[in-house]
Amino acid sequence: MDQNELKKAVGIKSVDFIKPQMTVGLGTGSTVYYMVEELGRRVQAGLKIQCVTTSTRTWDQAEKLGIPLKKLNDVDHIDLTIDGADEIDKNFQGIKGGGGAHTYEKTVALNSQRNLWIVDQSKMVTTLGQFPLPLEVNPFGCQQLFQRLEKEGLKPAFRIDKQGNNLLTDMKNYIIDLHLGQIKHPHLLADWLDHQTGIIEHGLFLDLVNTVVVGCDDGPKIIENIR
Ligand SMILES: O=C(CO)[C@H](O)[C@H](O)COP(=O)(O)O
Repeated sequence: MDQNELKKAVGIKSVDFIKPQMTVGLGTGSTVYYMVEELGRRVQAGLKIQCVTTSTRTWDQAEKLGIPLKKLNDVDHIDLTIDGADEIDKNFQGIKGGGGAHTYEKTVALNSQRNLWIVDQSKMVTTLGQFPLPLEVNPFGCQQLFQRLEKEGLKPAFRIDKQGNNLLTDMKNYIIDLHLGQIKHPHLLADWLDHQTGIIEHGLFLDLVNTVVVGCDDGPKIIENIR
């Protein structure tokens, strides 16, 4: 199976975790796309749920499919959030933000009772960091922040759109990607990044995921993170 077929298989499989009357967080990305398409089919067939989304992209897709949507501020809990990921290590720590949506994704994840990630097998790694670590940054003072990151040896690069401009997030911020190669101590790095003024959110998602559905050639595998 190619990567897209693996993404589609886990996207569809993950919808089995959604039960009637749940409030569900919908992530962002090409794997989540397939999950939302399947959820749309089930809602049209009578499944009663409500959802919050983590990006305008997902909101627009879900709205077209007739999935009932709420703003995050208008729900009192989220039962389950289903999202993609860019890397997951053997300790279930992850990198997200390849789609630049990680600030909203982390906000929704932190407010969810359960988090389920859907990934193809290429995302399962021994050590995080091969995938560039995304930072959502405030445009105000971003050059100074960039220099500070460079000085720390974190190999930053602004993420650029097809027109050659700084990519803008849903919140109209910029993304800086850190090309680290490997992240030996994710918690230490997360702690340092959490304390840098100008960084709105980083893409390290630590101690957050409960269940991973991995797309493998012989079918989706469900892995529980027993914490
Ligand atoms: O974090 C994300 C978006 O900010 C995505 O979930 C992550 O990039 C995975 O995307 P895809 O399913 O397209 O591979």
